[in-house]
Amino acid sequence: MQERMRELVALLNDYDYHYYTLDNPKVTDAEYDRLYDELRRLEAESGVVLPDSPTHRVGDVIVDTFVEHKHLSRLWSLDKAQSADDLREWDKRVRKLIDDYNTKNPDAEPLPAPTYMLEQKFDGLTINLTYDGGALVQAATRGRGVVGESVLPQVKTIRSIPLSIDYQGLFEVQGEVIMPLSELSAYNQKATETGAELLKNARNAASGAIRQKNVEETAKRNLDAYFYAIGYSADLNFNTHEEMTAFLRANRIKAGSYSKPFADLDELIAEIERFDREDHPQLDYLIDGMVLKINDIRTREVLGFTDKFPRWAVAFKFEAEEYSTVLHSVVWDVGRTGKITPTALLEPVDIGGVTVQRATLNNWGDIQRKGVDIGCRVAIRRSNDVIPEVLYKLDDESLETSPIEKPETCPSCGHELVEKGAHLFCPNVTGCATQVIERVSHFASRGGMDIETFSIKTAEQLFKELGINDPADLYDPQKLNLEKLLSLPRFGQKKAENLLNAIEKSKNCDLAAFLNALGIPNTGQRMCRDLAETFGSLEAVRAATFEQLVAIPGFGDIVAESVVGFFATERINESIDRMLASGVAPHFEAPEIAEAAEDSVFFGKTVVLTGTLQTMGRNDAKAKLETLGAKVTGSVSKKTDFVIAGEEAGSKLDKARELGVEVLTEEQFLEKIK
Ligand SMILES: NC(=O)c1ccc[n+]([C@@H]2O[C@H](COP(=O)([O-])OP(=O)(O)OC[C@H]3O[C@@H](n4cnc5c(N)ncnc54)[C@H](O)[C@@H]3O)[C@@H](O)[C@H]2O)c1
Ligand SMILES: [Zn+2]
Repeated sequence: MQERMRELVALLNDYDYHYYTLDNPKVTDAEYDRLYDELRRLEAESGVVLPDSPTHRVGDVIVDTFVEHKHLSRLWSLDKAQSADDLREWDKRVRKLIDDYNTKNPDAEPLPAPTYMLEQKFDGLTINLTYDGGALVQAATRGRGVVGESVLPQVKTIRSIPLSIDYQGLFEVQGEVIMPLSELSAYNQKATETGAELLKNARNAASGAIRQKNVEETAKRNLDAYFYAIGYSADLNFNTHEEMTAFLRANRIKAGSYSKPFADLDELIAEIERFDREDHPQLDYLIDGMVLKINDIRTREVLGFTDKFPRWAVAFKFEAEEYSTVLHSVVWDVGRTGKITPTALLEPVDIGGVTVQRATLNNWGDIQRKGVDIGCRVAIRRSNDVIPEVLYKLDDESLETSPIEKPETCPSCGHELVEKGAHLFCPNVTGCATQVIERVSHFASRGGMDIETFSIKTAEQLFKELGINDPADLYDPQKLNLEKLLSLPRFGQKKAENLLNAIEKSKNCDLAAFLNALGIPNTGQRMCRDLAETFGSLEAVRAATFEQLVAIPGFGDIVAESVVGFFATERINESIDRMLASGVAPHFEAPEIAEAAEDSVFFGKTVVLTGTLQTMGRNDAKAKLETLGAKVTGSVSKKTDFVIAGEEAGSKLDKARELGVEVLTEEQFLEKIK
């Protein structure tokens, strides 16, 4: 047992070094926590704690390139609970400590039954700010709790942290620096284009950014921070955590927006489950769980601390988001646009009860950027509905690896591949079986031309037996007719007639559906609807310029280029012209515009609805605006003319204010449509 303990201590200390000092974890948190729990169990069973065990100290290591800062008051870690039962155990212990105190001190004012404040557990880098004389005078990392690294210039790049506040006394406030997930993906998007190194995840990105010697680099990451505790203070006195939070807010220090009191543990547990299910997926920052802490400060003082964490608070950890496993091999597929995509085959790993053995690697460029190899250990992300993604490579020297070979030929047709940016393509557009079958069946699918009874099997049969390799062939009586269909296996009179009728019926189609059926790269159903609504006819869409396209809300450079490029392709134009000649007639019905709509302030304007309207549903409001000639879109941008904000309007309203877009209340909106 001692041997295993020594092994675990050595492993965990090494992992700590990679995680805290190098910001480059060797294993995922889930794996770290598993080994850590094993060590704790062994220590409890044997009663022995090795001198360098990580279980009795707070984790971070000081990097010597920074100046040390001694915290005025120590920073702590948090006790952890993995399940509702763990929380119930913890609650029992707390109540017992309170009861014991009350029994032993009959003359003192009894401690109240605990009320727990429930907060989000931000997953970033712990930071301790010092304010004195109304100014921010110091900012330091947690270190091992007593001494941290001074990172004031780096922290000053965080815009939400006030440099001066009203309160003049000396105090320290603890919080967590995070990198917003939207900033992380924007950063990585840019890094992809410039070939710079990718940030692994938001936690490492925040931690790495604060420990940048070059402050300009820190500023580029657009960090943010949330604060939840006052450590040292010269003369502040609070009776409750709520009072403390109110003080922070009054001084414009950003406390998390979520903080709720619970006297009943079962209600609290139900709320944690609800939050994880409903609110957690919407957040723009990482949290790895929730924290509950006793609201009453006097109770906290009585309960005190172990050598690692307070007895009056506990972290409930959510199921991990990242898991690690070994990458065995890579398989390549070709899609309907000819793009070649890699999928990693993995050592099977259990993720929340589901065995995962495949994960996407996106494209050839992604493989190179992430530096993954055959046989290496990788982190993958749990996801509920889509196939998980390989996130990054974990350093594990014990594994034997070999490079992933770049494919030279198409996995479907064997044609030589071409490389464009991060992607590999099969250029054999009309001869590559998988490509053609995927393209034709997408064309016929529900979201496209909606040709009844047409399936991927049909597309396969038509390609292989009749050489149908383009959607236009479906409407060409030379290529597809009753006689030809009847010659195919499994095609009777009835089935053949049904298919031909369905194809005939599809000729009279909606413009948006037709555009979607064509499969313009980088667009989907919603954008095709926007195209139809903006241009009103197929001819106009085909003639659209880059400038006209980027002017559409939600359309960026990439999409605009894709659309222009698509309609400049000879093969596409030939195909569309053939379809039109065979009688395919995409049409667009504009919403009817009311008489005198031109006098409305909304005529020709782009409007976004957000929040709850009291007098009418969102759909009614949209319909009303459309009859007045407005275009109603889903996201706020520079191109938005008005945002109509109902009750509990959220991020769209913030965005509108940020961009200086005119915001109307419901009342003002009603006034203008009278
Ligand atoms: N992958 C690796 O190699 C590796 C290595 C070391 C540690 N780790 C991870 O780090 C964890 C250990 O770190 P730790 O001891 O700092 O614990 P922790 O980070 O899980 O929890 C303690 C910290 O939570 C922070 N916190 C966030 N929101 C808070 C709130 N609302 N109220 C109070 N505190 C809040 C505090 O800063 C506090 O210091 C491990 O469980 C593991 O998951 C991973
Ligand atoms: Zn091919």
